[in-house]
Amino acid sequence: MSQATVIEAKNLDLTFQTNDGPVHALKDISLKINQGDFVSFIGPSGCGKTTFLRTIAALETPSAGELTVKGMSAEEARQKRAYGFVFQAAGLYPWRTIAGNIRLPLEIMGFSKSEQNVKVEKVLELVELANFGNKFPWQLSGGMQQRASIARALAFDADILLMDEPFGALDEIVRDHLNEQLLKLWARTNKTIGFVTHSIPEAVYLSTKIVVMSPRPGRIADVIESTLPKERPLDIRESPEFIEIAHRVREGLRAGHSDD
Ligand SMILES: Nc1ncnc2c1ncn2[C@@H]1O[C@H](COP(=O)(O)OP(=O)(O)OP(=O)(O)O)[C@@H](O)[C@H]1O
Repeated sequence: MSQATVIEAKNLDLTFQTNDGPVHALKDISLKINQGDFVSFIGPSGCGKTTFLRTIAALETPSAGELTVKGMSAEEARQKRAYGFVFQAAGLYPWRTIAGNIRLPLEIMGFSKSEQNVKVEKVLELVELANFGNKFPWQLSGGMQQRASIARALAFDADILLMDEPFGALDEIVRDHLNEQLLKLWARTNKTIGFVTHSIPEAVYLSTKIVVMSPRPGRIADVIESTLPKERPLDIRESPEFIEIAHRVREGLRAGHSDD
């Protein structure tokens, strides 16, 4: 079954103008992301992963090339709330409860109180925080706070979830657990996910498609379609298929480096 393309970049280029001169962040990026894909972006620090994600979210404007999100310009897609964005830090307001934080975008969007309640409850359940709505952020662990921020991004039911290194600051055990939960959530909701990471195992474990980027100016060094099944227990990381894909990611990272 062929899936609809939800994000398409064609020959995208982005140069930041700074006081120290131009910074060429993205170069000739062409990529298609389909409905239900889980796409990870991996590459060396400063290669433009965050910039690309922010460009999809219309938080940056490309200098050249084309970008469509659900057939619209990135700006139109932003206005239509086509995606939720999860940042590196949970970014929860300390004076609001967890439910209050998740409710905030819904308040801004003008949902009625009863609609807000239904949506908040639903997403709290999705991220397994059903009993924590009345707690304040400081009463939750780092991993739970990050789950709450995912819930906030899911609350208005956007089809696309953009995640910028959401688990980078967490210890490995918590991160493994959150990776497992995120995969389950993705399977249940059929969202399209764009995910930035520095971790090869995380990228291979989560993704249907891995985009390996070269050092700045960020280009696509390789796009790997995963052969792993959709159902992935954590110990799949010891399977020969997993190790082979991880090896190809590593090769892509190395090849990208040797271009310069
Ligand atoms: N607003 C900006 N103005 C000027 N330069 C910027 C701006 N945002 C990013 N850059 C530069 O663009 C390049 C790409 O940055 P970006 O944050 O996208 O990289 P990254 O791959 O996400 O890095 P990391 O893995 O370290 O988070 C970097 O050299 C960065 O300094």
